[in-house]
Amino acid sequence: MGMDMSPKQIVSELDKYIIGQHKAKKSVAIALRNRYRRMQLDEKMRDEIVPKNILMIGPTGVGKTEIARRLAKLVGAPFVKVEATKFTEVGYVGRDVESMVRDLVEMAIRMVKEEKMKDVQDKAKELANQRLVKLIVPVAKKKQHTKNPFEMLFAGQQSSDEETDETAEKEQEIETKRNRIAHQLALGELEDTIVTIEVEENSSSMFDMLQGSGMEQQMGMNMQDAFSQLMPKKKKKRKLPVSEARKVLTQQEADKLVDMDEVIQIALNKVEQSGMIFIDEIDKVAGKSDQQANVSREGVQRDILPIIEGSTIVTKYGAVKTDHILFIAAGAFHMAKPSDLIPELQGRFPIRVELEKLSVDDFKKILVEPSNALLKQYQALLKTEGIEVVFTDEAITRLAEVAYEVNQETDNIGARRLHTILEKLLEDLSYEASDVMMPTIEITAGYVNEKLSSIAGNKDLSQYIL
Ligand SMILES: Nc1ncnc2c1ncn2[C@@H]1O[C@H](COP(=O)(O)OP(=O)(O)OP(=O)(O)O)[C@@H](O)[C@H]1O
Repeated sequence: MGMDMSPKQIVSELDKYIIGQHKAKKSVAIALRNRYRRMQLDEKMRDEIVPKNILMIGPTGVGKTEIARRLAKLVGAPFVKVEATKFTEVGYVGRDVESMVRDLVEMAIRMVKEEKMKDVQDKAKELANQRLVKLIVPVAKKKQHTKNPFEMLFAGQQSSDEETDETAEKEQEIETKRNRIAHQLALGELEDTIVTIEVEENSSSMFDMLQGSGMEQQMGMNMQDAFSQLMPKKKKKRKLPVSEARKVLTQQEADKLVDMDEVIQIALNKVEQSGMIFIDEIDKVAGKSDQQANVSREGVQRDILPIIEGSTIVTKYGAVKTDHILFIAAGAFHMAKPSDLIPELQGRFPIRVELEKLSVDDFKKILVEPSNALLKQYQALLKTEGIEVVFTDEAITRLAEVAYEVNQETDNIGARRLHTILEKLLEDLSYEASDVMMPTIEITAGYVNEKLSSIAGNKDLSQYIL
């Protein structure tokens, strides 16, 4: 799995998670393949080729984000989602659109670091175990016997020899103890032994207070980082059982083993070569600039444009060129049309795909087919209580129908409706699950009707509950 997947392979991978929307899947697969093709070219040619960005048009909750996110995951590309409307908000001084690139860098660093941490996991665990041994059998405190020059003069050869013998003996003793403990640790015999370790405390409460006050954006920087640099990390002693302490120590050791400079270099490169930014609600910043509000919307488009055209963004980790980041913009375009976007922006999104509205049949499939299908999730959750939940085919049809109807009658929130409906359907069961003695529970169409029909049939009610 990786960047070298063929478009067909990509589509078939996406099929595992997303129902229908074949055209959209195909477009993103081609866009991705083109980036791979571009990477095979020599540098001169490579820089000539402008990546084509995608505009996804379709109502809410039909899989736009999901397709993009899955695609990124499939090839291990860093991915972030932003709402274009966020940049029109009051208080968003200076409309810091560049923050989307900085967020992408943060995301990439987290990804690469996680990978590297995994690589050093075995080594880190070994070191953690060594530290545990030392915590359980500490070195006996030596009498602080520092010799002053006088003592040095008068101290006989013999006594000093004795001293060495004595410490050597002690050392030997400790060594033996430690070997025994190491052995026991390896056998898992000391998991409940309590040890005291030092952990770093996050001093972020102050930061939390300031966040959201708008100050962050105004200062155009990441306050959390600024703070953590200003304030020394507090160290705190904690008593933990070996099983827990090992996790903390392994993490600490892994942290030390990972070369952050290398991580940053790889991450920056990943962002430039394979980063993806999903800009949602792009239609909400489209519109002709004949009204006051539209001025700021067009402003946002103008702010975003250079990033999409390719510019260099300064981040605290270094400069990032955005030329080859893949942008996927999305919107319902109920009111505005893509042609209401400023022409320069339209030109940067030449690939247009429409996503289809989801039918009752799609809903049925979404409930059961994807690898992480909703019904599978609920079944797995209730299984932890020892309950096997079975949905009859009619029940699934009924669920899909109810979701569809409620979408028609109230807001159409697409497949998200399935989440709210299922939650309501299984509310009582979830509540009682831990006390229920039945090993198998069958959810029938009748059960669905009983739990949902009265609500679904009542528009006022369903607006609030479903
Ligand atoms: N075609 C689909 N197949 C499987 N699941 C879907 C599909 N469409 C939507 N979903 C599920 O519905 C939820 C919302 O979908 P998604 O986030 O992709 O919406 P969206 O189209 O991007 O809408 P918005 O622009 O409002 O975010 C997700 O949990 C997703 O898994």
